[in-house]
Amino acid sequence: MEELKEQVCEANRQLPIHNLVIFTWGNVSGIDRKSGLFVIKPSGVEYDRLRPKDMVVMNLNGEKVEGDLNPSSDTPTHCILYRNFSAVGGIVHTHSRWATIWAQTGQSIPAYGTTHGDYFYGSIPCTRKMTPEEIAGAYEAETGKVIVETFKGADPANIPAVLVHSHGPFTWGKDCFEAVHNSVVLEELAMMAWHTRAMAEGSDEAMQHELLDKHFLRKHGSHAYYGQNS
Ligand SMILES: O=C(CO)[C@@H](O)[C@H](O)COP(=O)(O)O
Repeated sequence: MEELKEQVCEANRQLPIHNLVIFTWGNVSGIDRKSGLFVIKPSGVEYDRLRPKDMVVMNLNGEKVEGDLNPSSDTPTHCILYRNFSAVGGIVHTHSRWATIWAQTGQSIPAYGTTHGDYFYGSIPCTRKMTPEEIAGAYEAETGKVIVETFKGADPANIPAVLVHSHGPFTWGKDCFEAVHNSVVLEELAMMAWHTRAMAEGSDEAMQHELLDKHFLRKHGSHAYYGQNS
């Protein structure tokens, strides 16, 4: 657990280095599947002040197991994703600029080219709008549920990112560092896709599926490491 705290602390500190966050607008977590415990950033603490001992340890019932500080307000979302995406080892949430712009429009990011296809096997989906009841209730837990609903029947390994409608992106990976990597890639793709669509005068025509297959499957085809419980 001490090693995981160090890794999660370091992964959180990478968010501002990659220009994915300002102030405290994001959080990273990582899970130890053997114990069923995950480690997450404390709420509201600046990244350059974070120390491994500040990390908060949670169980998959959403209960704090260890830590002096409050866990991130997004903890219920992380918890539901770990419960449903059984091979995910790390999760990132940010309000990175370009991905959040797409999330605020409620639009999925089309697979316009091979840069996208190297990482994501199709459009990066945007969740549906949440109902007033979901928003008024346990919003962060409902956010997790709506992400799981978005991936129903799909393998989250193939598209390790989602846009939450009117909110922002979540990414995941086999560990917290890969989740950060995918967050950096998502942000770059979101910026490229916005400009592609603008230059293509609003067209959302995606790349040829053969090209998508070629680029995604040669990197990920026989190396899938994710699964989904529900
Ligand atoms: O989405 C939100 C708030 O809208 C959060 O992501 C915060 O921006 C970060 O919260 P903490 O992790 O500091 O609780």
